[in-house]
Amino acid sequence: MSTPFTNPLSIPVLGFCAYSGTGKTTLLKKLIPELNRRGVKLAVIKHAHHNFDVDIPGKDSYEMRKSGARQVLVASHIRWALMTEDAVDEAPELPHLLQQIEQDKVDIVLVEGFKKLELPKIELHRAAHGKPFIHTHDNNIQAIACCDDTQLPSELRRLDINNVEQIADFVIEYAQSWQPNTVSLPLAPQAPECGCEVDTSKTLSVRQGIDNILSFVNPVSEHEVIELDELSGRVLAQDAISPVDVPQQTNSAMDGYAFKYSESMLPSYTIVADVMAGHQYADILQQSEAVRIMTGAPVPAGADTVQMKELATENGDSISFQGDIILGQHVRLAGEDIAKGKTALAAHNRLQAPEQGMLASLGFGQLPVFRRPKVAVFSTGDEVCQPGEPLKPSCIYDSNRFTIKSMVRKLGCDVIDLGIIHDSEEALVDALSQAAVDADVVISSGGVSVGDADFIKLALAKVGQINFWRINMRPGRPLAFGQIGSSLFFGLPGNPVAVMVSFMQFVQPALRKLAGEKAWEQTMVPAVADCKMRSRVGRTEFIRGIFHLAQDGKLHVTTTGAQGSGMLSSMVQGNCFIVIGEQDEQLNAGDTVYIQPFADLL
Ligand SMILES: Nc1nc2c(c(=O)[nH]1)N[C@H]1C(S)=C(S)[C@@H](COP(=O)(O)OP(=O)(O)OC[C@H]3O[C@@H](n4cnc5c(N)ncnc54)[C@H](O)[C@@H]3O)O[C@H]1N2
Ligand code: MOO
Repeated sequence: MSTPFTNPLSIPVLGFCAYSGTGKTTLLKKLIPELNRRGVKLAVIKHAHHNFDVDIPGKDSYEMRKSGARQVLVASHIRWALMTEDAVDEAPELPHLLQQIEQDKVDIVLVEGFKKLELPKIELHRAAHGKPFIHTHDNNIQAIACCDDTQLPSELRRLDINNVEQIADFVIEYAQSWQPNTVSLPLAPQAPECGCEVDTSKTLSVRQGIDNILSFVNPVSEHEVIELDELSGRVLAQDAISPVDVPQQTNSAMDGYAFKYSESMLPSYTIVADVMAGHQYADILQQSEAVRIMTGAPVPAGADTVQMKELATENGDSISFQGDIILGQHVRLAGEDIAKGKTALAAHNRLQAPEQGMLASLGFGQLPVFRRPKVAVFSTGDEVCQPGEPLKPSCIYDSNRFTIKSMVRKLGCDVIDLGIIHDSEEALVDALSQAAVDADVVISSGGVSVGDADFIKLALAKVGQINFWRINMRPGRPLAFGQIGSSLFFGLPGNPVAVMVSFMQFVQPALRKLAGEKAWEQTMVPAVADCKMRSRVGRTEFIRGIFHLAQDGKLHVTTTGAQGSGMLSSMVQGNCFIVIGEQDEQLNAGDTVYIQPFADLL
């Protein structure tokens, strides 16, 4: 019976298994120096079945442990050893032991023992011992090291148990071809042909849905010129060409002294002036001269190097320098950041704080941006009530309109709020027809599944061409998408979390393209799962998660708990979606998952 094993490290782990007496330790004692000789740094984990000790009675560390310390770490300048008292009935957990290895110090971990784990291994076999093979019931065997006369299945790599060089070759080959345990990127962009050609009567994958929608989006073309201070969140309509060099003059990066560098530095330089930021030294600095200079002040003609104040000693009118000096140090050259005439920022970039700051540094007072898309938003359903008003029996407050409006505004669009449209085909036809005239995009929520609110489908059929899709995802399975006149229509599912997930996956890329952004893709970041997660092959799961930077230097993520598609609290608690792609069914703690952080939009 085998036990599942997941390697928690980002370096390979390779086991050696054999019946006792085959010579595992003998082989490892020869293999380790051979690998060392070839520059491979390795760690070894050895499973001992009995009560062993590495310490000696009478030594301080031994006595402290025997007095009851759960862990004793004894260290010298040559080696250190951590002894942990862990009296459990079962075998120690290999993933836990592996996590104790300092993986930045070694290239591979060799494991002796742990025969029953689903761990990649080399089997050692000596026919003369008359013991059975292990590979016949363990398909984690990568190779068999045996004597020449042993018969083996042809698909198994044969190694000579007496040829340490050959076994070392195999270990190196294995380490070089090993890939860390990752899942493939979910929602990877597909070839463009899957756009309009998708059979929309079928269930679509998330990627097919996105590509299909994007094929209908024509970016806005109208520009307007906007003051620098109002540019936040807008999309640049023309390349911003730098009218100046940045920095405009060669200047000092430190408070200190500017002078002309020479291979053999003078013992001291004469201080001829003070140069403050915003001022200039009018003359050309001579070889034996220096100026006191402030950060940001122009470096005088004739000078090319700055020494910081802390490494200089003034003596009356002269200055001497300490430490090594490199030609050009602490000098920022004119145009080194952005040269005059170069594209400082290309059209189609969304302008946020860094872009605004850079445009300001170039002296732009206003810039051309695409007009904001207009987005009409409404909710449907007789049970849906306006927040702030008394709640009628059997009703719920409208939350979807508020989550949608907030996300639409964060994407730099203008909102037209159409309120709640109650269950009447006529009211809906009127609202939709007017919305399509006023807005580039119309977004509703509710009434897109197979429920009884068929009047929505009838109304949509009267005003436009709308497809009702089932997306292979959870939450957010039903989705309506199409056109009303020249406007795009999104019918998001009613459940509040489904609304947010569908918005982020489908509406967001469409609004970004409409607003003028180019080739935007969701940010996907790998993280280590801290708990088990289930999905179904063929379906993409958007689990609300909380990620954090853990002490191992990696992002770790766990779920927010219950995942009902009406539970908005999961969106409030969470800071990301854990995206389990179509090909995955179950992910275990320690596996790599991809997350979509969503702080930007929420
Ligand atoms: N027989 C089936 N039933 C359902 C299916 C299915 O495939 N077969 N799909 C389920 C899934 S998945 C979803 S998601 C929902 C979506 O249905 P609708 O888009 O038709 O939405 P409604 O039925 O109108 O509402 C669902 C749920 O959401 C609440 N809601 C609606 N609007 C708002 C709002 N503005 N603010 C807050 N909450 C809202 C509504 O009260 C319902 O509780 O269908 C499943 N059923
Ligand atoms: O897909 Mo629905 O979105 O489960 O609530």
